[in-house]
Amino acid sequence: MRSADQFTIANKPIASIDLMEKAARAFVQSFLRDEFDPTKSVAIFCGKGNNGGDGLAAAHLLLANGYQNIKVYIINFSNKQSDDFAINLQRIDESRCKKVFINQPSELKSLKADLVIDAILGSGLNKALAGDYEELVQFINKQHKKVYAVDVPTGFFAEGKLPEVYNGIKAYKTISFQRPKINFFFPESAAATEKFEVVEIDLDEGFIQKQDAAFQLIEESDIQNILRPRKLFSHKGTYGHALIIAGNTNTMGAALLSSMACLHAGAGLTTACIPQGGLIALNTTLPEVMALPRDEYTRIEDLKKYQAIAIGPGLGTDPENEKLLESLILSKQPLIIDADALNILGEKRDLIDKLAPNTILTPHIKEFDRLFGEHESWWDRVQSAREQAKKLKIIIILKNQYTFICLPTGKVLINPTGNPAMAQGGMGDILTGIIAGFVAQRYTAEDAAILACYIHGKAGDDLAHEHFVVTASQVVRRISGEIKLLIPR
Ligand SMILES: NC(=O)C1=CN([C@@H]2O[C@H](COP(=O)(O)OP(=O)(O)OC[C@H]3O[C@@H](n4cnc5c(N)ncnc54)[C@H](O)[C@@H]3O)[C@@H](O)[C@H]2O)[C@@H](O)CC1
Repeated sequence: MRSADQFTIANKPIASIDLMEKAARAFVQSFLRDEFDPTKSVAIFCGKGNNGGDGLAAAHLLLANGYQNIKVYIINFSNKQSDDFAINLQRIDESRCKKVFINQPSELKSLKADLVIDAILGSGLNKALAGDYEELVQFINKQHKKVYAVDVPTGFFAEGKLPEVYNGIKAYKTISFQRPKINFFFPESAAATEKFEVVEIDLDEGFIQKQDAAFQLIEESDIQNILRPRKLFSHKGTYGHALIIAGNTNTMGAALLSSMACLHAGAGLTTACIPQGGLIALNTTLPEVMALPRDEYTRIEDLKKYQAIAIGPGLGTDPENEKLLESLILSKQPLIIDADALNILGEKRDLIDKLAPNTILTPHIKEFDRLFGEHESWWDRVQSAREQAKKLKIIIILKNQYTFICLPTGKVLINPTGNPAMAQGGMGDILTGIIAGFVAQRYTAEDAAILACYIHGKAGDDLAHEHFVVTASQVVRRISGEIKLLIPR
């Protein structure tokens, strides 16, 4: 993003000071949508780089919007200042805005403002906070004010490994420019900001798109480009046959949910390979699904008749299931591997190297670490998922609030849909079923993974508007409607 700033300044007819003005305008618009109350007092903390320049420009704009009680604190811990900061400082000097220079943190005794804007350090952070900066930030945090951060909370690294203990500004909301910072998608960012919003500042989009960015956020238009409508004269064979190997005595629900999700995602035929004991449940709840009783099998005949094979939800890790998984992997068919099948793989790691290209693994954090070793941070975990996906030519769907889809090309797609109301058992089972449903319909493994993650989360998001908790069964019933809404007309 920093290079996009520079490219825009160099190639678009826009001076850097004007780009800063745009950034401040975009920040203030978003701030006012949340906090339009000119009677509130606002303290704006500005460093002397461009982040601080944004803060000064924002002060101006808030005054213009009728805010009477704005006070700017200029953090004067260093002699260095950016040119655009200096220009905006002069504008503040010429205005009626109150300002005070803070030469040492101890000069701040109290903070009376209703709201705080943090523009001390932004994406220019190049080392962890220490000394005066750390002390200042601790002072601000201790005031327990509602803090809006400009672009990045002070002390938060926009990318790269995050320290175990965060010592930067704890923002209520971060208003970030043009593209979200990658580290906002990791759980560690919860210590730095409760939420974030991305605002456009008209950076050169062509340049940003051309960057070979390792990370890319999935957008609704991507989904619309991938989804295909059902064809005239098509029949169940057109949409493929999925085999879901799942369920055990106490976990038959996982098999039912997964199979149901596969049906609703549009597979032409779905067969559930479950223990005999689950047949009545299957036949009564899902009459559309065929059964392949599993008790006596350690291998499955005629695998070629299935366009998608998923294994794992509620499977159990007994030796027969180990043998079954091994025989499937050795058959060289690409699989969708989830839950207990991942746990088996974690125990029999030699099988990992034998996975067929385009196999899809869907681990959550613990399953991932069991497979590929403990990781200290999410940054490290995602880097290692990237490397493994590339090395093994497989797709790793690393599940979390934001799910990371790691592709064999080394690219990582970030799924933006999904929410905490969905944090309940069964959600992973249905994700696996949806993936199988799309693979059966002959979407590539990559496209199936993207569609499934997005649609699964979107269904949950729509339900969460009206529900405190969203169950897996509710999400399943919404999948087909969600696809219909997304499919190009
Ligand atoms: N023209 C541009 O480049 C644009 C930049 N924008 C703003 O500019 C920000 C980046 O500005 P800058 O590159 O000036 O960087 P910052 O304003 O984030 O920080 C600048 C200074 O902080 C120092 N610093 C870094 N880490 C430190 C630490 N731990 N302790 C003490 N000092 C430290 C640096 O040496 C540098 O002097 C963005 O976050 C955004 O707010 C926006 O105005 C959009 C346009």
